[in-house]
Amino acid sequence: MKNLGKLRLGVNIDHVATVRNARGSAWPDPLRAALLAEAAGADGITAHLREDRRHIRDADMSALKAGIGIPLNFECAATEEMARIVLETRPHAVCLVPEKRTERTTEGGLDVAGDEARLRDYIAPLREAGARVSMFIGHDPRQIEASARIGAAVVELHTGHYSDLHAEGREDEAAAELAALARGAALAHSLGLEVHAGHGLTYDNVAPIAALPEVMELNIGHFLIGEAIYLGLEEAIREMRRRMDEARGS
Ligand SMILES: CC(=O)[C@@H](O)[C@H](O)COP(=O)(O)O
Ligand SMILES: NCC(=O)COP(=O)(O)O
Repeated sequence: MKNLGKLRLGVNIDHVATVRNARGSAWPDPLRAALLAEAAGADGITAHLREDRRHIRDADMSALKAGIGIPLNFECAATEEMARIVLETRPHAVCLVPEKRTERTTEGGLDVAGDEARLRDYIAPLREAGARVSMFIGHDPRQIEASARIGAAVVELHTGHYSDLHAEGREDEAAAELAALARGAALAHSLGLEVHAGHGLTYDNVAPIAALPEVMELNIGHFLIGEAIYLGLEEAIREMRRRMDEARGS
Protein backbone atom coordinates (compact mmCIF):
# COMPACT_ATOMS: atom_id res chain seq x y z
CA MET A 1 0.00 0.00 0.00
CA LYS A 2 1.22 3.49 -0.86
CA ASN A 3 2.22 5.56 2.18
CA LEU A 4 0.06 8.71 2.05
CA GLY A 5 1.90 10.35 4.94
CA LYS A 6 0.80 10.97 8.47
CA LEU A 7 -2.68 12.29 9.06
CA ARG A 8 -3.14 14.62 12.04
CA LEU A 9 -5.82 13.82 14.60
CA GLY A 10 -7.57 16.68 16.37
CA VAL A 11 -9.58 15.43 19.32
CA ASN A 12 -12.78 17.39 20.00
CA ILE A 13 -13.51 17.45 23.74
CA ASP A 14 -16.89 19.27 23.59
CA HIS A 15 -18.88 16.37 24.91
CA VAL A 16 -16.83 16.06 28.07
CA ALA A 17 -18.37 19.45 28.82
CA THR A 18 -21.80 18.14 27.79
CA VAL A 19 -21.58 15.51 30.56
CA ARG A 20 -20.29 18.08 33.05
CA ASN A 21 -23.08 20.52 32.25
CA ALA A 22 -25.76 17.84 32.55
CA ARG A 23 -25.13 17.93 36.31
CA GLY A 24 -24.11 21.56 36.64
CA SER A 25 -20.97 20.37 38.42
CA ALA A 26 -17.27 20.93 37.81
CA TRP A 27 -16.51 17.50 36.36
CA PRO A 28 -15.60 15.84 34.11
CA ASP A 29 -13.13 18.58 33.29
CA PRO A 30 -12.49 19.19 29.53
CA LEU A 31 -8.92 20.29 30.25
CA ARG A 32 -8.12 16.99 31.95
CA ALA A 33 -9.55 15.19 28.91
CA ALA A 34 -7.46 17.36 26.60
CA LEU A 35 -4.29 16.52 28.56
CA LEU A 36 -5.08 12.81 28.35
CA ALA A 37 -5.69 13.21 24.61
CA GLU A 38 -2.33 14.92 24.28
CA ALA A 39 -0.67 12.07 26.20
CA ALA A 40 -2.38 9.57 23.86
CA GLY A 41 -0.87 11.23 20.80
CA ALA A 42 -3.51 13.70 19.64
CA ASP A 43 -2.02 16.31 17.34
CA GLY A 44 -4.42 19.02 18.45
CA ILE A 45 -7.46 19.77 20.57
CA THR A 46 -10.67 21.05 19.04
CA ALA A 47 -13.36 22.79 21.06
CA HIS A 48 -16.53 24.49 19.85
CA LEU A 49 -17.70 27.51 21.84
CA ARG A 50 -21.35 27.52 20.81
CA GLU A 51 -23.31 30.73 21.13
CA ASP A 52 -25.68 29.04 23.58
CA ARG A 53 -22.75 27.61 25.61
CA ARG A 54 -24.46 24.20 25.69
CA HIS A 55 -21.12 22.44 26.27
CA ILE A 56 -17.83 24.37 26.14
CA ARG A 57 -17.78 27.67 28.05
CA ASP A 58 -15.60 30.73 27.78
CA ALA A 59 -13.48 29.67 30.78
CA ASP A 60 -12.83 26.27 29.16
CA MET A 61 -11.32 27.99 26.14
CA SER A 62 -8.87 30.04 28.19
CA ALA A 63 -8.01 27.01 30.37
CA LEU A 64 -7.36 24.90 27.27
CA LYS A 65 -5.19 27.56 25.67
CA ALA A 66 -3.12 27.93 28.85
CA GLY A 67 -3.01 24.24 29.73
CA ILE A 68 -2.31 22.20 26.62
CA GLY A 69 0.97 21.81 24.79
CA ILE A 70 -0.52 21.05 21.36
CA PRO A 71 -2.44 23.36 19.00
CA LEU A 72 -5.93 24.54 19.99
CA ASN A 73 -8.52 24.65 17.20
CA PHE A 74 -11.28 27.07 18.27
CA GLU A 75 -14.57 26.32 16.52
CA CYS A 76 -17.20 29.04 16.54
CA ALA A 77 -19.87 30.86 14.59
CA ALA A 78 -18.77 33.96 12.64
CA THR A 79 -20.17 36.50 15.10
CA GLU A 80 -18.64 39.65 16.58
CA GLU A 81 -18.77 38.15 20.07
CA MET A 82 -16.77 35.11 18.92
CA ALA A 83 -14.21 37.24 17.09
CA ARG A 84 -13.57 39.15 20.32
CA ILE A 85 -13.12 35.92 22.32
CA VAL A 86 -10.87 34.41 19.64
CA LEU A 87 -8.67 37.50 19.67
CA GLU A 88 -8.42 37.32 23.48
CA THR A 89 -7.71 33.57 23.46
CA ARG A 90 -5.24 33.58 20.55
CA PRO A 91 -5.73 29.93 19.50
CA HIS A 92 -3.53 28.29 16.91
CA ALA A 93 -6.53 27.81 14.60
CA VAL A 94 -10.09 29.04 14.16
CA CYS A 95 -12.71 26.97 12.37
CA LEU A 96 -15.86 28.89 11.41
CA VAL A 97 -19.01 26.79 11.52
CA PRO A 98 -22.70 27.48 10.91
CA GLU A 99 -24.88 27.39 13.99
CA LYS A 100 -28.57 27.04 14.62
CA ARG A 101 -29.79 27.25 18.19
CA THR A 102 -32.30 24.46 17.77
CA GLU A 103 -30.05 21.95 15.98
CA ARG A 104 -28.90 18.86 17.83
CA THR A 105 -25.52 19.05 16.11
CA THR A 106 -23.92 21.03 13.28
CA GLU A 107 -26.24 20.16 10.42
CA GLY A 108 -24.45 21.43 7.36
CA GLY A 109 -21.59 23.51 6.10
CA LEU A 110 -21.05 27.23 6.27
CA ASP A 111 -22.46 29.25 3.35
CA VAL A 112 -19.21 30.99 2.40
CA ALA A 113 -20.38 31.73 -1.15
CA GLY A 114 -23.52 33.45 0.11
CA ASP A 115 -21.70 35.58 2.68
CA GLU A 116 -18.40 36.10 0.92
CA ALA A 117 -17.76 39.82 1.47
CA ARG A 118 -18.65 39.71 5.16
CA LEU A 119 -16.56 36.58 5.80
CA ARG A 120 -13.56 38.07 3.97
CA ASP A 121 -13.67 41.05 6.33
CA TYR A 122 -14.42 38.83 9.31
CA ILE A 123 -11.37 36.60 8.93
CA ALA A 124 -8.89 39.41 8.18
CA PRO A 125 -8.15 40.31 11.84
CA LEU A 126 -8.06 36.64 12.80
CA ARG A 127 -5.45 35.99 10.13
CA GLU A 128 -3.48 39.07 11.23
CA ALA A 129 -3.52 37.67 14.77
CA GLY A 130 -1.79 34.56 13.42
CA ALA A 131 -4.70 32.12 13.46
CA ARG A 132 -4.96 29.43 10.82
CA VAL A 133 -8.49 30.11 9.59
CA SER A 134 -10.63 27.23 8.44
CA MET A 135 -14.11 27.06 6.91
CA PHE A 136 -16.32 24.12 7.91
CA ILE A 137 -18.14 23.48 4.64
CA GLY A 138 -19.83 20.85 2.51
CA HIS A 139 -18.18 19.52 -0.65
CA ASP A 140 -20.02 21.95 -2.97
CA PRO A 141 -17.39 23.40 -5.34
CA ARG A 142 -18.93 26.89 -4.94
CA GLN A 143 -18.21 26.83 -1.23
CA ILE A 144 -14.67 25.56 -1.75
CA GLU A 145 -13.91 28.22 -4.39
CA ALA A 146 -15.37 30.98 -2.21
CA SER A 147 -13.25 29.80 0.75
CA ALA A 148 -10.14 30.12 -1.41
CA ARG A 149 -11.17 33.57 -2.66
CA ILE A 150 -11.63 35.03 0.81
CA GLY A 151 -8.17 33.88 1.91
CA ALA A 152 -8.99 30.98 4.22
CA ALA A 153 -6.00 28.70 4.79
CA VAL A 154 -8.04 25.56 5.34
CA VAL A 155 -11.36 23.96 4.53
CA GLU A 156 -12.76 21.28 6.82
CA LEU A 157 -15.15 19.10 4.84
CA HIS A 158 -18.28 18.10 6.77
CA THR A 159 -18.45 14.31 6.86
CA GLY A 160 -21.73 14.15 8.80
CA HIS A 161 -23.91 13.15 5.84
CA TYR A 162 -21.44 10.44 4.79
CA SER A 163 -21.38 9.15 8.39
CA ASP A 164 -25.18 9.08 8.66
CA LEU A 165 -25.57 7.19 5.36
CA HIS A 166 -22.91 4.70 6.44
CA ALA A 167 -24.61 4.15 9.83
CA GLU A 168 -27.97 3.57 8.11
CA GLY A 169 -26.44 0.93 5.83
CA ARG A 170 -27.16 2.99 2.72
CA GLU A 171 -23.90 1.88 1.16
CA ASP A 172 -24.46 3.13 -2.40
CA GLU A 173 -25.40 6.60 -1.20
CA ALA A 174 -22.50 6.61 1.28
CA ALA A 175 -20.15 5.70 -1.59
CA ALA A 176 -21.56 8.54 -3.71
CA GLU A 177 -21.11 10.97 -0.82
CA LEU A 178 -17.56 9.73 -0.31
CA ALA A 179 -16.84 10.28 -4.00
CA ALA A 180 -18.17 13.85 -3.73
CA LEU A 181 -15.96 14.45 -0.67
CA ALA A 182 -12.99 13.09 -2.64
CA ARG A 183 -13.70 15.49 -5.52
CA GLY A 184 -14.06 18.34 -3.03
CA ALA A 185 -10.76 17.48 -1.36
CA ALA A 186 -8.98 17.40 -4.73
CA LEU A 187 -10.49 20.74 -5.80
CA ALA A 188 -9.61 22.40 -2.49
CA HIS A 189 -6.04 21.12 -2.67
CA SER A 190 -5.70 22.36 -6.26
CA LEU A 191 -6.73 25.83 -5.06
CA GLY A 192 -3.99 25.85 -2.42
CA LEU A 193 -6.26 25.11 0.54
CA GLU A 194 -5.23 22.68 3.26
CA VAL A 195 -7.91 20.03 3.56
CA HIS A 196 -9.33 18.73 6.83
CA ALA A 197 -12.43 16.62 7.46
CA GLY A 198 -14.67 15.72 10.34
CA HIS A 199 -18.05 15.14 11.92
CA GLY A 200 -19.62 11.86 12.90
CA LEU A 201 -16.46 9.82 12.26
CA THR A 202 -16.18 6.45 14.01
CA TYR A 203 -13.93 3.38 13.96
CA ASP A 204 -16.22 1.87 11.31
CA ASN A 205 -16.34 4.77 8.86
CA VAL A 206 -13.01 6.54 9.30
CA ALA A 207 -10.82 4.53 6.91
CA PRO A 208 -12.16 5.78 3.53
CA ILE A 209 -11.96 9.39 4.72
CA ALA A 210 -8.46 8.88 6.15
CA ALA A 211 -7.40 7.41 2.80
CA LEU A 212 -8.23 10.59 0.85
CA PRO A 213 -4.73 11.71 -0.10
CA GLU A 214 -5.35 15.46 0.14
CA VAL A 215 -6.77 15.27 3.66
CA MET A 216 -4.22 16.37 6.26
CA GLU A 217 -6.25 16.40 9.48
CA LEU A 218 -9.34 14.78 10.95
CA ASN A 219 -11.29 16.29 13.83
CA ILE A 220 -13.15 13.67 15.84
CA GLY A 221 -15.08 14.10 19.06
CA HIS A 222 -18.47 12.63 19.86
CA PHE A 223 -17.60 9.01 19.06
CA LEU A 224 -14.29 9.13 20.95
CA ILE A 225 -15.82 10.59 24.09
CA GLY A 226 -18.50 7.89 23.98
CA GLU A 227 -15.97 5.13 23.36
CA ALA A 228 -13.92 6.40 26.30
CA ILE A 229 -16.69 5.11 28.59
CA TYR A 230 -15.70 1.59 27.58
CA LEU A 231 -12.00 1.83 26.77
CA GLY A 232 -10.78 4.92 28.58
CA LEU A 233 -10.00 8.05 26.60
CA GLU A 234 -6.36 7.29 25.86
CA GLU A 235 -7.07 3.80 24.50
CA ALA A 236 -10.04 5.10 22.48
CA ILE A 237 -7.77 7.68 20.84
CA ARG A 238 -4.94 5.22 20.24
CA GLU A 239 -7.33 2.86 18.46
CA MET A 240 -8.58 5.70 16.21
CA ARG A 241 -4.97 6.67 15.50
CA ARG A 242 -4.17 3.05 14.61
CA ARG A 243 -7.07 2.88 12.16
CA MET A 244 -6.13 6.20 10.58
CA ASP A 245 -2.50 5.12 10.16
CA GLU A 246 -3.57 1.78 8.69
CA ALA A 247 -5.83 3.50 6.14
CA ARG A 248 -2.97 5.83 5.31
CA GLY A 249 -0.35 3.10 4.95
CA SER A 250 1.77 5.08 7.42
C1 LIG B 1 -18.43 21.74 14.10
C2 LIG B 1 -18.49 20.37 14.60
O1 LIG B 1 -18.71 19.46 13.85
C3 LIG B 1 -18.29 20.06 16.02
O2 LIG B 1 -17.86 21.13 16.76
C4 LIG B 1 -19.57 19.62 16.57
O3 LIG B 1 -20.50 20.60 16.24
C5 LIG B 1 -19.52 19.46 18.08
O4 LIG B 1 -20.63 18.87 18.57
P1 LIG B 1 -22.11 19.52 18.60
O5 LIG B 1 -22.53 19.72 17.19
O6 LIG B 1 -22.89 18.45 19.26
O7 LIG B 1 -22.06 20.81 19.35
N1 LIG C 1 -15.40 19.61 13.24
C1 LIG C 1 -15.83 18.29 13.55
C2 LIG C 1 -15.50 17.95 14.93
O1 LIG C 1 -14.81 18.66 15.57
C3 LIG C 1 -15.96 16.69 15.56
O2 LIG C 1 -17.26 16.29 15.22
P1 LIG C 1 -17.82 14.99 15.97
O3 LIG C 1 -16.78 13.88 15.86
O4 LIG C 1 -18.02 15.38 17.42
O5 LIG C 1 -19.09 14.65 15.26
